[in-house]
Amino acid sequence: MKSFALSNSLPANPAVHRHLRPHPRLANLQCLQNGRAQCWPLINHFRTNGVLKVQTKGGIVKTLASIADVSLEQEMAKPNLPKGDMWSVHKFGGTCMGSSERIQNVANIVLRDPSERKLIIVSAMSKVTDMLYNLVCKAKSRDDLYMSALDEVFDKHMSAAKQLLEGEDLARFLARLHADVSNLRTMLRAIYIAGHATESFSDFVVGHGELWSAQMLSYAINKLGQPCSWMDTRDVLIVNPTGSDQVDPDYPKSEKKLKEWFSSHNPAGTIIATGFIASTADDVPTTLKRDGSDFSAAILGALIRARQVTIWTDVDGVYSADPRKVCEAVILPTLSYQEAWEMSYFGANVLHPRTIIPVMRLNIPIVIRNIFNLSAPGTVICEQPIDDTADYEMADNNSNKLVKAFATIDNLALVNVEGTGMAGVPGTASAIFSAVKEVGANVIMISQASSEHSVCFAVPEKEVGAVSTILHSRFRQALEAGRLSQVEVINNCCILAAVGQRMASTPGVSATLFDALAKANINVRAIAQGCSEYNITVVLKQEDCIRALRAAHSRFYLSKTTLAVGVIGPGLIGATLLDQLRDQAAVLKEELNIDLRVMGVTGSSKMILSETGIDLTKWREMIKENPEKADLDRFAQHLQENHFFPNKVVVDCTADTEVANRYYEWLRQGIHVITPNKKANSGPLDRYLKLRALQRRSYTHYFYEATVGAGLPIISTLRGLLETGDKILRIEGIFSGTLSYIFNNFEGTRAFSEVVAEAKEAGYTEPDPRDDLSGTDVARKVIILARESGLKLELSDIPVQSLVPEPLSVCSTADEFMQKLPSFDAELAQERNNASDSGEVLRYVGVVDAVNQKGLVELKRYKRDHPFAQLSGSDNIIAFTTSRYKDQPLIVRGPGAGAEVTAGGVFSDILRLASYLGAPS
Ligand SMILES: NC(=O)C1=CN([C@@H]2O[C@H](COP(=O)(O)OP(=O)(O)OC[C@H]3O[C@@H](n4cnc5c(N)ncnc54)[C@H](O)[C@@H]3O)[C@@H](O)[C@H]2O)C=CC1
Ligand SMILES: N[C@@H](CC=O)C(=O)O
Ligand code: NA
Repeated sequence: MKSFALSNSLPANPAVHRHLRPHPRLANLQCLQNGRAQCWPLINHFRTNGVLKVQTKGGIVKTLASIADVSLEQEMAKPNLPKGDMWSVHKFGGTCMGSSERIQNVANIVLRDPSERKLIIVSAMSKVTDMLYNLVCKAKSRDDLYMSALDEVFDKHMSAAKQLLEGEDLARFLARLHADVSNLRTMLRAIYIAGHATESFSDFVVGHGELWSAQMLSYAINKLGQPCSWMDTRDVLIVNPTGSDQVDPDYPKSEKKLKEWFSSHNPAGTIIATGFIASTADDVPTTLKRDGSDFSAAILGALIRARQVTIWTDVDGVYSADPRKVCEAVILPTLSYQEAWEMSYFGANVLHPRTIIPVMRLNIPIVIRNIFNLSAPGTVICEQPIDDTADYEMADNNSNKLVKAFATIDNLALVNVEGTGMAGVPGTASAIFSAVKEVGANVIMISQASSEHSVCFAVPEKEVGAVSTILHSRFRQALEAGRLSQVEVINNCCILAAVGQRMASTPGVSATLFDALAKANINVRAIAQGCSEYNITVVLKQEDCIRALRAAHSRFYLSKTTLAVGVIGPGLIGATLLDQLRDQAAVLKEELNIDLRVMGVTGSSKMILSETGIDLTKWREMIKENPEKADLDRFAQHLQENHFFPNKVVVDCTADTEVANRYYEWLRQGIHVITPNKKANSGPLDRYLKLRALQRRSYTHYFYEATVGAGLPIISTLRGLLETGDKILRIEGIFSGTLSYIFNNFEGTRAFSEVVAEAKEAGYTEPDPRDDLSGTDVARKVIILARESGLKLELSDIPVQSLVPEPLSVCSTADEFMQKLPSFDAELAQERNNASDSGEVLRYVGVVDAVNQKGLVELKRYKRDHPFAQLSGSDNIIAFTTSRYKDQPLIVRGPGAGAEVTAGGVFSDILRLASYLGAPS
């Protein structure tokens, strides 16, 4: 049997060690350079003149000249460890050791590690530690059932051993198990009689789980042909209790004990050590308390100067956010010790901070890996460069994000102590927090503005009652005298924290975070950031928690910019839009990182809703075959309540005033609105002004490009002129696709009514074509542009020349109107002929006269060579005469109606919104 003794001076870290983990796109090179552990993502490596260079995603080449012989190869799905002198440490928790099959699996994993020296730390089989604590409790409370409970513990280990081991090994293990259980029975009997157990009695009992699991694993590995010894860490690890149910390792004493153990035991190259248990300086058995086995692994890893410590668990690594709350959360390939520290505070599945300290001091990387998914490379926790700009430039994967991860803490309350008497009075903060300490409340975050008029802090909601009571009593005098104005409690709060070492000294990170929260309409109650800058903490309302987490997570590109879309009015434009969204969704996701999900479609009688997004290849059948009754309140509530999608937009594709009247409320609730419906912007002026004012002061967007000229850039052109300081003098044009089509095609060969029917058929008209022929639709567009230009006009201020024959204005339906229209063809034919006789054409135009603050809509004659006479199809033409475009107007021309172009205009507003919300543009 080959054995190793620790030399008198424990080996120092070698100049180089490496760990090259496979990754779908990148691998990470980790090594010690100039005494610091470094971690680089790389896509390539090559050698020139013996100098190793690594190439990163951004094309940057880094020379690792000071690195000795580093050979790189990529191996999938198996720990990639070098042969050599270095110890590799693994820790397997209770779940990994849950049954004989699992212990066998652990043995196989240990065997696959090619390191010559391996130290394996194990927990007890799952649930055993609890069973043992329970024994002590039962014995203490003189419950006779402790005996049968002990039998259960015995049976569990005996049956696992019988399945796992055989022959002499099995006999030896069972003999030890019998002896231990018999000792435990005697000890528990003593506890039963005394009705009391000291802490060391209890620690002695509960430590047996590890003793048994370590021995079983050791025998199992021996059985596989690898020489293996086991270590009772109570012989080696010496710890001193601290005040708060924790222990501090005594490194010098432990190191001495470890050396003695090596010389007396002469162990094999693989050693299985018990996690969790240790001894006090007086040789009394004790435990390392919570997360004890991880701590054991870290302490032992540090004592033997391990190459790496691998913690095996049941998750693929550390996620960028709780994957139950953020489905796009990703596994982080690397974390710095400090980041891991921050994350673990927030309950992420990371190591307890104290577990990190022993290895952190020696720059020993910790790898978190999933025992149930060996193909997952896991998360490496190691020291990483903080402000190495070259590394920053090559940052193209999540490992180098400014913000690595997000975490939340639920069910908190904020306490706000406020008053003018606090400013400049030393000792106020001390008095507040002494009182809080007295009631044993845990302060989770503190914030005080430099005006010193208030101190606010967060505590668990269940502790806030006691805190409030003691503060009121402690500060009664100050409150009565008015030096303090209040001690306020704000319940229902939560914390969202952004964690990332690269946030430090990088401007704009907090701005991006707060921008994402503002855009998701989330109010921030309090903020804290320490000067280490590893963590920005914001306090929010509990109900906003998941939405905020999602918004922040996607804003930092950890996931797509998600937008929940609700489409109202799946008529011509609405249906065309849904088809365009269907066809473009994959490209948007792939190329622009935008994830559009249609969460609901509603018509006037039926609607369909989805929690995760409607399959847009099937929406027509779904709304036909399996609809719910349309209900706009429920529809909006469905969008609003879906916390998985922080950003929501209603797309109104109706021509309905009732729907338009709801925009204000939706915007107020943080739901963005996009529409081709002209009713809101051409409705009553006061309502319009209120809507625009709300939109301007909130972070919620209201886009309506398609209301004028369909997909043509009319509103955006006008905005661009106004925002850059140009002055609008006049806007004149053919604003109606329908009327443009009609007069472009009404050339004496066909009846007027026939051409109107064609325009309707082509999808140019309003749902009721009388809205076009009456000039109302054009008047609405004139009003929209006039108001956009700053004119305060009502629709009734615009004189309109109607083309609807007076007797037909009373028709009850659009169909009746279309049927009766032919009997009035003669009137317009006459007018057309008169114009034609004088070399002119008829054109239906709208005018915004900004100089005289008025507008008008009329049928006018134009010479055949006038630009307005040159149009075809449903072309709109809009001429902007401005201070800058005075001699020659700026002209926008093109198809101004029709399903594809209008839906395209609406779609483009949706993408504009996504880009405002943070998608790349
Ligand atoms: N057709 C075009 O070329 C252009 C149209 N627009 C505007 O687009 C909007 C839609 O036009 P189209 O699709 O042509 O009309 P459409 O009549 O084909 O579609 C409107 C849809 O809205 C539904 N609807 C009506 N009231 C509703 C309510 N309260 N709740 C839910 N659904 C309701 C209708 O059932 C219908 O399915 C109109 O506001 C129109 O002015 C704007 C620019 C160009
Ligand atoms: N019916 C309208 C459609 C666009 O608003 C038109 O004909 O222009
Ligand atoms: Na437009």
